[in-house]
Amino acid sequence: MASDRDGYSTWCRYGGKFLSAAEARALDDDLIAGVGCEASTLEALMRRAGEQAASATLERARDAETFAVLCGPGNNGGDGLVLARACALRREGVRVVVWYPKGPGKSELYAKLVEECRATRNVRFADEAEIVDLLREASGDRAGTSTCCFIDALFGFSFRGAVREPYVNVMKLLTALTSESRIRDVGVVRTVSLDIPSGWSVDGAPNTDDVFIPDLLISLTAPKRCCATFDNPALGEAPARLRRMAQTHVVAGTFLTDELCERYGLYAIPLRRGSEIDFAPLDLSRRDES
Ligand SMILES: NC(=O)C1=CN([C@@H]2O[C@H](COP(=O)(O)OP(=O)(O)OC[C@H]3O[C@@H](n4cnc5c(N)ncnc54)[C@H](OP(=O)(O)O)[C@@H]3O)[C@@H](O)[C@H]2O)[C@H](O)CC1
Repeated sequence: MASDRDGYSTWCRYGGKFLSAAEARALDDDLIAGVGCEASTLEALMRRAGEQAASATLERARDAETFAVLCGPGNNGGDGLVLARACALRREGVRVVVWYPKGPGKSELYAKLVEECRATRNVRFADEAEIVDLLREASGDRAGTSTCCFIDALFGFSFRGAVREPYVNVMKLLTALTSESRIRDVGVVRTVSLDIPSGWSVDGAPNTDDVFIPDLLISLTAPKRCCATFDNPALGEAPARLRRMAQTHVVAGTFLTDELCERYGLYAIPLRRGSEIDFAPLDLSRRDES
């Protein structure tokens, strides 16, 4: 078995390449500066990321009547706001509930996306108590009437350390919803993470005893290093819910050019600028014969 410079085996389908937080940030900078591609604004990137993640969510969570979109303070939260509006506009009769406990801060772009959500029929803003009720309904601790899919747009590649307030309680309930005892059939999607499952150390391996593992992970542009867990022999056999997430994983975001793929070693990513599809399945647990 060959080993790449990070110590992970290189015989998974992905060629062993997962972006570190620093590489993901550098790639975003290149996309904005126009290095190896035509320059884009952050707003254009975020809108594309959110819209394309919405395509994957709507396709995979077909039975959801409610989408509860949990938005953090950074650009991952911005992606979530774009997704929230896209889900409301694209699926007839759906209810979209958005929680963004820290507000837009100083970001004009974030504030603009909040206003767009506010002006969209079927999108409502919720407080923590309402999100907690939805999470309790989903876990069966409380009677409920609507099938809810939770979108984790709390933290992306700039997450550090342990989850802090005001996200602690919601993260705890979200984690409980995806515990090993509640493992769902592969076709059932009740939890979705944008780019990185929140709470995971971006460059490390998740502590699988007490970690949120979504039913569907939508990596934006390319999977990040924390996803290499499935291909890290040192960690031993991954638990069932982690293997399930590896199988249902998709990549979204048509950002890459051949030049950028070359620069970052992302040869196996099936999406390029101009691709007609918004997202593609990428089974992170599958191993090629070599
Ligand atoms: N090309 C692409 O793939 C695109 C990806 N995009 C998305 O952008 C995110 C990265 O966005 P960034 O703003 O850099 O970071 P985050 O969304 O992760 O947010 C960071 C803020 O989160 C807070 N934070 C960090 N750690 C913690 C913690 N332990 N507990 C609580 N809060 C935490 C912190 O905010 P403060 O207000 O507390 O300072 C951070 O500032 C990427 O993952 C993609 O989703 C873009 O949309 C463009 C295209």
